[in-house]
Amino acid sequence: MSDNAIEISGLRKVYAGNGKSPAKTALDGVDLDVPDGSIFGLLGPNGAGKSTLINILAGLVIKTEGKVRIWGFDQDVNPRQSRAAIGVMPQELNIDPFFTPAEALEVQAGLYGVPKTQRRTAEILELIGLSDKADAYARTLSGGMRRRLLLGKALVHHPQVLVLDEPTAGVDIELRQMLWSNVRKLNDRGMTIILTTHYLEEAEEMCDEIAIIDHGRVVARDATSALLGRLDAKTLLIRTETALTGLTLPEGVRREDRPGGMLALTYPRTRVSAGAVIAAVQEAGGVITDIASEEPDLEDVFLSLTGGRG
Ligand SMILES: Nc1ncnc2c1ncn2[C@@H]1O[C@H](COP(=O)(O)OP(=O)(O)OP(=O)(O)O)[C@@H](O)[C@H]1O
Repeated sequence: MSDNAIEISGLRKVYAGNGKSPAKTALDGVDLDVPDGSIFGLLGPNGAGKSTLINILAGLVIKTEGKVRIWGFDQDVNPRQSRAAIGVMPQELNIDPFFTPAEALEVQAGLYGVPKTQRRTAEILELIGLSDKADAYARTLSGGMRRRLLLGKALVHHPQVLVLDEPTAGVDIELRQMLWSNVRKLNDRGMTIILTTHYLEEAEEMCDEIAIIDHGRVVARDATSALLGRLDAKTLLIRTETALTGLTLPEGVRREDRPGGMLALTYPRTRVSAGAVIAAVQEAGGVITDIASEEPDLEDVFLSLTGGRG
């Protein structure tokens, strides 16, 4: 296998139209590699094509065109192996209400043909924090517990790649932290993780690499830090002893007076140095009492690439 857990090339998906609605191109030529062992973020505005992409990986939606390799297995040539290499935690909380968590995991393992001796039901229940609910009916589980059970179900066949579709949408902070610590644990053990999220902060914190999808195309794909580094703007927040009046700034620097007497000076870091900005303040007689800097965040990148939709 190459160093990529997933390799996608020329992927297109056109949903057929019907009498009322025309055909819809959801993916329009996607090329994407996901490095083995990474936590990879898939971001994009609503309707960008993320779910379609994930569902194709999961074998739930049939692609129109293109190649998909999962863990080295071509989906068209080795459909069984490529499906066995991936586990998906879906968005919807659809869980059979009549199974207990232990039964649900056993049934799922059976569906994937995992022999009884290789099942790790107790270990998975422990990981997702449901050991004490192993024999409770699913309909008695809280929303958070159901979500954890969905994560458990995605793991029964020991996949090399785990896909999480909006795993923390609408969940409370405690559950979110638990999910993320599980994800980190699994990643530490070598599992490749792909996640979609609407929480840019979360993507920034969790993901090594990120692809941004818009209108069915990949509009950016890079290491998270490189993606953030693409934005040229940087801001210095400066407080001076007295308000500055005659401040002459280097070309390209924008001044904004923030509440509380803070001066925000935004400059293009490839053309202007922080030193030059500070020097301008001092030349205007400003005695600096406090200084901080503001980096662009993923939201800025996202907005600049997708034009603010979503
Ligand atoms: N079964 C379907 N039939 C027809 N069109 C569909 C179908 N599923 C999705 N689409 C359309 O394909 C496009 C991509 O949808 P998709 O659900 O993949 O986007 P998404 O990025 O996951 O959005 P969201 O974040 O809202 O889930 C949308 O325009 C959507 O309306």
